[in-house]
Amino acid sequence: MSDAQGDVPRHHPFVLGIIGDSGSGKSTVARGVRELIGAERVSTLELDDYHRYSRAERQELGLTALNPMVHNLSLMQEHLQLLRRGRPVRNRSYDHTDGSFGPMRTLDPEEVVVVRGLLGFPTEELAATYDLTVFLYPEPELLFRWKLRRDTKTRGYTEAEVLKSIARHLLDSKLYVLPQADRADLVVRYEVPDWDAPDTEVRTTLILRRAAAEAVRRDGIGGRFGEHVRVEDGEGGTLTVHVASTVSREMVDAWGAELFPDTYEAAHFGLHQDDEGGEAHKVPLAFTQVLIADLTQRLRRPHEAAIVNASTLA
Ligand SMILES: Nc1ncnc2c1ncn2[C@@H]1O[C@H](COP(=O)(O)OP(=O)(O)OP(=O)(O)O)[C@@H](O)[C@H]1O
Ligand SMILES: O=C(CO)[C@H](O)[C@H](O)COP(=O)(O)O
Repeated sequence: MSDAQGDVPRHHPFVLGIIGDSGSGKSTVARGVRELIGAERVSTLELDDYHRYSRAERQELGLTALNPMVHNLSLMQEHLQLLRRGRPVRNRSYDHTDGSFGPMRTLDPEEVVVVRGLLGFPTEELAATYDLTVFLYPEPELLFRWKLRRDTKTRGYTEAEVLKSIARHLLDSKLYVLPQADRADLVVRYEVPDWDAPDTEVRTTLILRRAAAEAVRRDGIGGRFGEHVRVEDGEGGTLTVHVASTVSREMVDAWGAELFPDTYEAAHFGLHQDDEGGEAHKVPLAFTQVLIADLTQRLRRPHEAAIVNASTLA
């Protein structure tokens, strides 16, 4: 966001990447984070807009949407750097309904820029353009379940079409999407005890690294939720937070309301689609949304102070 002459940025945005495979829950998590921070303080960058080819062209070339060759990564990096400096960017938009491109649009960065997509940090260099990187990582059974549910209930695909698409994407997911987990500051792992176990039995594990691990460690989060949230120190300063499906909704609501008194509306968080295409609630999902929004707020402060110091010294 800049002034009338476009030369003095109003603020130095914090760039948060929420990355993962198609159907991994990026929109679901990002929706909650945006609402907690305050929708008017957040802009969203869709990485699908950096596709080089339309769906039809990709099909003709025999390339999946997960292949780095179909993404204009250098334009994406340039735009991330501009946004981080508070500058607007212009790009065309990808239309999910038919896989074509819409008109050029301008994105003005607000205080927080949420970047959502498949390939946000396929290289170390790209990872360095973010202030916080999150990778959503449902185990294959769950990804399959969630994508099938979403694509048949709300995107108009048949079950056979979704199965075919998943099969076609499997290898590229392994080659290009999943390795990004190793670079993320926070990996959100979702697992089920067995294939038939319902969503209510999903185990959510948050693996934190570097400053993100430090921030959560300082907070002493474990004590607050008793045995339902177990915190474990790992190698190289990592921190693993195990969130049991039994974690109490009242406790998470109280935590959310304490951290975000102006925006936490218990009924709005932890929501996802159920088997029938209706709405269901999951406490670990609300927990994850609150934790990511809180990390964003807390890491933003030193980030802003560092920028102010650098500009004072310059
Ligand atoms: N923690 C969760 N528990 C149960 N279902 C979930 C969870 N997170 C997401 N879902 C469901 O999984 C489906 C896919 O989620 P979502 O649309 O957020 O994924 P996405 O990563 O944004 O997908 P895409 O990149 O393809 O747009 C949705 O139906 C959503 O409600
Ligand atoms: O949802 C997706 C990622 O966010 C899609 O996988 C991707 O953007 C393009 O694929 P499609 O041909 O299905 O539009």
